[in-house]
Amino acid sequence: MSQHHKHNDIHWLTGQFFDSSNETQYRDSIGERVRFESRLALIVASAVFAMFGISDYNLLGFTREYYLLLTMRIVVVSSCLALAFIIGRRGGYSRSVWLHALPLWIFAAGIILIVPLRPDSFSTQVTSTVVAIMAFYLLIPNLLTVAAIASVSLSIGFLWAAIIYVGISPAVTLRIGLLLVMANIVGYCALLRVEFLQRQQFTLLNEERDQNRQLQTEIAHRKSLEDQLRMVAEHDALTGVNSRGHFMKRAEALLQRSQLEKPPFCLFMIDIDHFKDVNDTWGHTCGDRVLTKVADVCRHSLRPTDIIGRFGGEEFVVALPNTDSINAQAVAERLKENVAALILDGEMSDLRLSVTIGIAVANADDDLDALITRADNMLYVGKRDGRNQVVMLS
Ligand SMILES: Nc1nc2c(ncn2[C@@H]2O[C@H](COP(=O)(O)OP(=O)(O)OP(=O)(O)O)[C@@H](O)[C@H]2O)c(=O)[nH]1
Repeated sequence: MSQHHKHNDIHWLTGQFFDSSNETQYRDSIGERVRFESRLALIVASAVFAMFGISDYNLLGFTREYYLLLTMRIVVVSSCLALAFIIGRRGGYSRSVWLHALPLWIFAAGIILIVPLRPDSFSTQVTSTVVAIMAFYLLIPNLLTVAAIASVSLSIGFLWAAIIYVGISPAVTLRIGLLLVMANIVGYCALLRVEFLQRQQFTLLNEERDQNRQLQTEIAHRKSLEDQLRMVAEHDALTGVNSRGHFMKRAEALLQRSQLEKPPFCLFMIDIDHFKDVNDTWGHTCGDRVLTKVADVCRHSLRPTDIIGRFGGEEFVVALPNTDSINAQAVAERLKENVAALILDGEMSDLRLSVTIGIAVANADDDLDALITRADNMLYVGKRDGRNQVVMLS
């Protein structure tokens, strides 16, 4: 918790994050906006600064001071426009703070230089300086520290130039000094508030993103758990064929469709003969291997549309949609032969397996239980008559 607060804490004086990586991340996130706003602000400020050249002419005419002022304005405006161009290419102030600080210093130097060249219009210059200070804080996007240093330097430089070149009295110096201090305080507090609010917004947005990411991970995890649970519930763990419950659900749906659309439908009950002997001779692990092999043979002997389920023990059940009695008999015989041809490896290599299969053909009004009972009865007949055979009610 305290770690979390440290990461997102904002310095009360600079309005920046304590954590430098967080601060860089924040500056990167606003890079695009800063790039656009800086460019716009510098172009507008340069235009305004250039336009004051008209009032220079009105006041001074074509004098030496006018040409000096004009040269200074051209230097300030062209360098700020060049910087606006470079900022447009190089982006926000996450890496090159100096690039954004430079225009403020150029403007500050220009404003201070006007004082000795136009001492007659000093009262207008005081107003311009206050406006420039507010613009440094609020209109030209920059870091609070940079804006504050440039604004305070402009205030001191301006006051110093006024004392030296305009010769203002101590009382006027105090008045103008207080005015500049007030402008700095108002600008500083306003920008500090903006910096705080923007960083708090950034923190909230990040927290929301983190929560969303966690939620996505949790959803994916739950979905995978759900898939695993469904897999376990729907499949027999040993053989991988459908579990009894899932088989019943799927076979029920197939039977109902076949009764509606009238295609034939058959059902097999398959039982491995003398399976108890396998367990008794080689043990349960070998018995399990046999069950898995027989399930594989069933799978490979049937069509993909047929459904196989493990009904319990060594008994399998198969639903065969779109299959009439003649085809069902042929499929069952083939399956029985495939099991008989099965050769197991290792110690069971001499074992020859056989299965008995009972077939039931669905009538129009059969339900699944009735069909299973009939197939089971046929299986019982097959077992009774010597096993290793396919039996269907003739
Ligand atoms: N290895 C193993 N054996 C099982 C499993 N489920 C049931 N069995 C065994 O399967 C055997 C079934 O024996 P019986 O019902 O007498 O049938 P059988 O020996 O195949 O004789 P018939 O069906 O009459 O040919 C029992 O020994 C059960 O313990 C299982 O998952 N794994």
